Amino acid sequence: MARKVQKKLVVIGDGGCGKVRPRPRAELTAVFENYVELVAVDDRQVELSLWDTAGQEDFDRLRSLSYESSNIVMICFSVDMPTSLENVETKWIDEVRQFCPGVKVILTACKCDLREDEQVAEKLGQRSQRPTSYDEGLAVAKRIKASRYLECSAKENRGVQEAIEEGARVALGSRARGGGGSLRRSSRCVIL
Ligand SMILES: Nc1nc2c(ncn2[C@@H]2O[C@H](COP(=O)(O)OP(=O)(O)OP(=O)(O)O)[C@@H](O)[C@H]2O)c(=O)[nH]1
Repeated sequence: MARKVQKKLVVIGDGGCGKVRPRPRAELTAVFENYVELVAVDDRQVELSLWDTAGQEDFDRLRSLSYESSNIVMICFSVDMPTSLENVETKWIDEVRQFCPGVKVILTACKCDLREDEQVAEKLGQRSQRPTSYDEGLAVAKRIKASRYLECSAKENRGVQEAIEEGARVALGSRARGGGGSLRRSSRCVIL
């Protein structure tokens, strides 16, 4: 039987962008908590420790503690909150580089079901905005040199398990940091 490998994935992003919901057994209220998911990657077993963090600025100092010994960081944004994608480049990637330089990053678009939501379109339209598109997310992923660009909808249960599996896959190829190419399109997962 394959030996288990332990890896740590930290999930960050703006408050309310949908970071908690992608967790299959999520009923969370704490600043950050973690749980372990056993993920099979090829012939290996990864014990992936997922750390959820709070996106609000009030928790900036506390959140910095969760980066310790992380193998992979997933930055989330929500397609109905264009500023949450802007903040990926103006806040989140800088924080990652500060607290765990060199760690691999996955960019994940959350709440993708809301691209089709009329109320969301109307609300954003009033501010001359529109839901973030796939190409806009992908362009940011390339600029921040993310290892993957993923899209998911926890509401429709689309891409959630894939996000966890890709996290494990990328973590397997990376050493612990903090305290320490080619383009393939397969559904909504792009390897950068
Ligand atoms: N339509 C839709 N709503 C979602 C989805 N995922 C989460 N939500 C809703 O978005 C809101 C915020 O989700 P959370 O997962 O709590 O957001 P968060 O990023 O963890 O927020 P913080 O803990 O404040 O950092 C909740 O009301 C969820 O029900 C989704 O895929 N689609």
